[in-house]
Amino acid sequence: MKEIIQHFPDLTELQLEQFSKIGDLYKDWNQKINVVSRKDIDEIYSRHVLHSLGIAKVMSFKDGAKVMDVGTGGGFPGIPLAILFPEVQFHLVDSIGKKIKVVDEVVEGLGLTNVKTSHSRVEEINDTYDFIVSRAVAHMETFTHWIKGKVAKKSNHELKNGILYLKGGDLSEELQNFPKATIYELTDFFKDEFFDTKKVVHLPIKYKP
Ligand SMILES: C[S@@+](CC[C@H](N)C(=O)[O-])C[C@H]1O[C@@H](n2cnc3c(N)ncnc32)[C@H](O)[C@@H]1O
Repeated sequence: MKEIIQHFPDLTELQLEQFSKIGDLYKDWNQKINVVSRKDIDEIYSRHVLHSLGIAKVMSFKDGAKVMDVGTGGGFPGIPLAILFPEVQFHLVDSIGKKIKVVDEVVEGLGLTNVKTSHSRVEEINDTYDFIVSRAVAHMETFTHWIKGKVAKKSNHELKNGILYLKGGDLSEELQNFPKATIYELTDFFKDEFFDTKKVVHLPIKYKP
């Protein structure tokens, strides 16, 4: 929590309250339905909340933007980003119903009004977004195939709309067919040694494979 305040000093009272509540909400729900590994639940702020917010260090979503979180699992990175950007509409999608149930409960517990959820494979979603965010779901080739046609070609973010994906390791092979991808390092922002996933890959939609 301390690090969230340090990195995002302009949080409102409501946002501070939501961020401070999120840890207990997940701890409660995780006892009933396991969506975050037992090892990680004690590190929920650094390994999940702060880590998710790394995307905001790369892209500040404008008010009114539409963002889909693909394979959100228990709500990451979507829920922390929805707290940080209350005027942005988030759609959190996962193919596993019990995970979406926890996401719904956490969204309700936090009083978030800018989040909708779908228990669905992303391939079945028929809508367009300014941005698609994700963490730890699929190889970039598979991922871009799944979300084809789902990023709006025009948006108020001009050429920046596209994919923002939290990834780690050596990405040279995975991204060899994506020359327009930019990799942003989160090493200064996110110091937890546990995580290798310290890169945000930004892939603008104008890219043509
Ligand atoms: C390793 S988990 C990551 C969850 C979350 N993004 C996180 O970082 O904590 C991958 C998630 O992607 C979901 N998933 C995999 N393929 C999917 C698809 N085609 N459409 C929607 N969700 C999918 C799985 O159900 C699972 O919850």
